[in-house]
Amino acid sequence: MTKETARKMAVNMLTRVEAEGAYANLLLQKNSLRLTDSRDRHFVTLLVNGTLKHRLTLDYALRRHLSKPMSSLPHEVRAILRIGAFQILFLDKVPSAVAVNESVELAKEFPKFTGLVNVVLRKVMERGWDIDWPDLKREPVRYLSVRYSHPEWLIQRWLNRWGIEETEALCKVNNEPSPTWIRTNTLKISREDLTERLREEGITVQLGSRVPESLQISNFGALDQLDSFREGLFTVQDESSQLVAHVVNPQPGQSVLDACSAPGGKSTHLAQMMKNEGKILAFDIHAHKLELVEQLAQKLGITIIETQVGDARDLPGIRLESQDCVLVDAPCSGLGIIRRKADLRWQKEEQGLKDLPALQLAILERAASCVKNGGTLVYSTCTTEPDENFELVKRFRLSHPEFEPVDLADVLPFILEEPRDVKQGRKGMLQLLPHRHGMDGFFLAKFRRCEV
Ligand SMILES: C[S@@+](CC[C@H](N)C(=O)[O-])C[C@H]1O[C@@H](n2cnc3c(N)ncnc32)[C@H](O)[C@@H]1O
Repeated sequence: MTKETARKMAVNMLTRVEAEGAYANLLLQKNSLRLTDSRDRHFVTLLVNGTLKHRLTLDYALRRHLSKPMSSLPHEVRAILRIGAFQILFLDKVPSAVAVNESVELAKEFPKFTGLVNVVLRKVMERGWDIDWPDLKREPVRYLSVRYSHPEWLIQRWLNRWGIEETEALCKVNNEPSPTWIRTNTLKISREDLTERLREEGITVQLGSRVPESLQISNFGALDQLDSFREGLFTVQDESSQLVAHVVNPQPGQSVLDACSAPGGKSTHLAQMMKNEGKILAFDIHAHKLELVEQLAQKLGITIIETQVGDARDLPGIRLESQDCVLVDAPCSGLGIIRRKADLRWQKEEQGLKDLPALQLAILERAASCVKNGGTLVYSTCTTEPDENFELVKRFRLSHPEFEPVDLADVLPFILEEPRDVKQGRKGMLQLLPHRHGMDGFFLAKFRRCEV
């Protein structure tokens, strides 16, 4: 199958995302398999994710040459214009003239708009990155929003907190391609042996420097075609997410509660650290997601995870002060992983963030009640927002003097360098940010129950 068909597939997917609210990752997973050549699969993924990520910047560049608003055009024509502009502005490997011609071909299905697509994309090609941006000093929110394709409400929040320089740095990182991290299944293989196996399978592998099980991989096609993957020698998990089980630091034979466990990335990591000895109770509110936990555990050869459907604000049937370790990997706004999910920035709304802290605190309160004396409690999120992180933990501690901070320097598998992180780490907390730490945005906090 040729690149032209990959482009057509991309237009169809982008149209469905915009018109029906379909999820791009699910569409890609389902449809791109129809492309037999792995280069085409790679290309369609690049087009869909890149166009979604940069949508606001692309529309800004296109609008300059349109006499009517984008919204007046059919969804398909918008998608054709956007993927055309994306190739011209962001892809060095595709000659701009090819991008224009291919887009005009696609537009022939919409004869009324073929001329418009041709004229507009030729102008985008001529102007290139010579775009009249809003003035950074006078209109910083608008500038950062259209320049880096982020919603204005999010830029405003980050600007208030961090100022222009840091906000710009974060936006830039969010637009970079996200590396693929995997976690060695240490129950079956060592990281060194896995590295060798993967290299034999033709994959480029780099050892992670912060987590002892982590590997960064590139140059791979479909993972499920690899024997090493099918044998359960590894699972895909971002590096910052792999830190959580190390911070929990459970020991073989202990009883562990994972209050929000699906799809099981951290539960299965905890089981690896426990050498598959002891018991992990994996809760989640969604039964269908718990099936994923069970499937993953089975694939990795893990037998100590027991799943239970239920609301973590209630944790029905779990006795007070019964667990050695409790993990609350809370439902959150996910704003630390914008780089990883192309359409996440457009799916979130500021209003939707408001109810999260109440839910998170209720889960944390109930989960904390299950920690036995001397046992530990870990709270984590994949967001950048203090209301869900530092502020939430502060609120929890105000009414729970029995929980004392555990210095994170003692449990993290790498050394904290920044004085700010060292100081927070002593208070049992750490905020990782993509532009400061070079990994997904994540928050971690750890406390031990002591006699009061
Ligand atoms: C951040 S995800 C957990 C990811 C998981 N720990 C992992 O590593 O794969 C948050 C999870 O919380 C679940 N959840 C949301 N509200 C919940 C509630 N009230 N009680 C229990 N689980 C809940 C969601 O279904 C989701 O699976």
